[in-house]
Amino acid sequence: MSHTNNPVCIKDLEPIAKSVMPSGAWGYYDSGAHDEQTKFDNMNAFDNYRLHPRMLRDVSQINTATTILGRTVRTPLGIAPCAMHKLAHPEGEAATSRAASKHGSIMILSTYSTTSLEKVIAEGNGDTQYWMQLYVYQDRSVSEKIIKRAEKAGFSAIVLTVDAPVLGLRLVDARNKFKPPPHLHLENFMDPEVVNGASGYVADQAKSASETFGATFGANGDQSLSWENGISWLKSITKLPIIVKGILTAEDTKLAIAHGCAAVIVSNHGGRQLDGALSTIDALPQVVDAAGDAIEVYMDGGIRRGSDIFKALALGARAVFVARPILWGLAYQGEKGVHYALELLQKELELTMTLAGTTCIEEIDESYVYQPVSRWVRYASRGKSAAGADQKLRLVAKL
Ligand SMILES: Cc1cc2nc3c(=O)[nH]c(=O)nc-3n(C[C@H](O)[C@H](O)[C@H](O)COP(=O)(O)O)c2cc1C
Ligand SMILES: CC(C)CC(=O)C(=O)O
Repeated sequence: MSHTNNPVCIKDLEPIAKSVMPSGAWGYYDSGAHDEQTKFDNMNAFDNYRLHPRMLRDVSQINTATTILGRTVRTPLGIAPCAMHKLAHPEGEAATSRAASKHGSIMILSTYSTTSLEKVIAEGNGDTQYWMQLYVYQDRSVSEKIIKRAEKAGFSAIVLTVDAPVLGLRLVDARNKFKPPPHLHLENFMDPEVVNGASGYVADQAKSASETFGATFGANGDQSLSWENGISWLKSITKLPIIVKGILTAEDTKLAIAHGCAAVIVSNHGGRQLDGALSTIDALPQVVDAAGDAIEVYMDGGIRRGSDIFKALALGARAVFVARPILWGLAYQGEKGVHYALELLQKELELTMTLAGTTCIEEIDESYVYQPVSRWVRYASRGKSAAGADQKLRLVAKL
């Protein structure tokens, strides 16, 4: 049944966005890599965790405020970095920024925004935290200039994306031969300093997003980036906290701690990079265990309901970020639509907290999540994922 005239949940926004966007741009937003196993796993894996609610608690007041990197935020729900918001709406990231600010959500801005980082932050109300997402180029002066501009403009953290040394294979984009339309520009690469400097290959005021997109992500990305040569370099040029985005394992979490990162984001890039990588809600517990009290852990991927947020918090995430739902809201009604998408998720989080018997974020812990063993036994008996079921059963045996 279609609900497109009256969207009442995030999933209702998806077909609306699809119907108003050109098919190439829609394909770019929607697609995961290859067979999209990971994209769908991100969403479906939430269903393997059920809730374990408590009753007769005073739930007359619900408070979702928390602290992230030492600063208070209204909600642990933020906006993940997404390239090219103007594919969804002419006001692009400026509209998203106003909605984030109105809602009290942290916004992570993509390097590949179609609005300059200075304009995006200027649209905020001064209280909102903006974090700058970064890709590192072979000519590191290009990345360094973006960091310096972000510092000057008031961004309060650098989010280094580490799961995209090259772009994943998105079959939909390949079939569509997708290119951003010529009227869009990747405005962070239109810095005259960058154009005139040694890195002329990256930026050119005259170049459209479609040309810059290929040039920056093709030959010029730094595939030699490593823990050793990347994080220490970043720390030498900025005092901003460094958050590593794209972590899925305990091993890499420990490396992030050893290299002095402030936080990690458990992410598989919305299933757009390594298809077959595990879902983020399944990866979260091992990262949380490895992080201990040393660094904060956030997650993104597949969050479509308030109860998904609740489950992620219960499994140890300090905050969650959403990407596609924001783009759907933007396509639907610009700033108003993004705000609506955030409010839908926020209200559902508050509803889940109320019905689960939790009044504040600190109360939400593992005890509120229930993993029915019978599901894993069923997997095993179907012979579909015996290894996964075995692993999970071993975990249960340990409890
Ligand atoms: C259209 C699109 C563009 C994206 N662009 C970026 C980007 O520029 N940088 C980045 O680190 N992640 C990017 N991501 C990944 C998101 O930040 C995030 O990890 C992921 O999409 C979250 O999953 P969700 O879409 O299911 O909420 C992009 C995702 C989408 C859907
Ligand atoms: C420009 C792209 C590299 C943005 C991105 O990260 C994505 O499309 O997933």
